[in-house]
Amino acid sequence: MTTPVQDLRGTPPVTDAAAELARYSRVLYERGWMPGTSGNLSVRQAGGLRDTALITPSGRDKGELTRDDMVTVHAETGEPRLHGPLRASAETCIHAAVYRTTGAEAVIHVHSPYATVVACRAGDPARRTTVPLTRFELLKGLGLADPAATRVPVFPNWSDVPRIADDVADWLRATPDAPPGLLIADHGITVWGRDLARALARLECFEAICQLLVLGARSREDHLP
Ligand SMILES: CSCCC(=O)C(=O)COP(=O)(O)O
Ligand SMILES: [Zn+2]
Repeated sequence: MTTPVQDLRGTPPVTDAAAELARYSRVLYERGWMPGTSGNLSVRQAGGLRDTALITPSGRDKGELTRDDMVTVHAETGEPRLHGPLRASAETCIHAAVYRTTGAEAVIHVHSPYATVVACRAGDPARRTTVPLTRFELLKGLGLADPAATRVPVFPNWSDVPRIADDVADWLRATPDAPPGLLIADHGITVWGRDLARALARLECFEAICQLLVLGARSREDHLP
């Protein structure tokens, strides 16, 4: 399904999943949320390809990707499915952890500024923490069962990325009412949804909530663990 985003209004509809991934990647890069070569996006494929996902390649400028740069992996293990010249994102295993434990169809990971500040302030290098969120109207944009309150997890940024993925999978299995997003300490934010448009809308809400936190909309005791 075509899922236009604000920056793409007026452009022709995109129905090609790989091309759509490239467009979202460019939009997020242009917002400054994927500086350098940071960030990665994936989308689960439809129909007979449902066990696979397309994901952005590792170490590439995310503002310059084309549909041909996307890498095919097994959605729930992250194993490569088609072997081409490009390597899948180094964080593919985190996307796979989300796909196998939630109903997500698209996952976005970025280093957006406000979410990253909160991930730095609220994270701990050695244990998972959580950021309690209450009262913000923007919580209604996250698709929560109870939009009055939630807790966003902040995972340690282990250098062994599969260890982060294991932590994420454990949390999501144990927390059925978990919000559709997580922070990685000193690193960034990962958000998911039933398509790229929904994942992006949720990411925008998370980023705006983190901006409110950073600007002091809540006392420190109110939002930090
Ligand atoms: C210079 S960014 C370091 C890696 C990272 O955090 C990231 O989001 C990008 O990794 P990828 O392998 O997907 O390019
Ligand atoms: Zn990252």
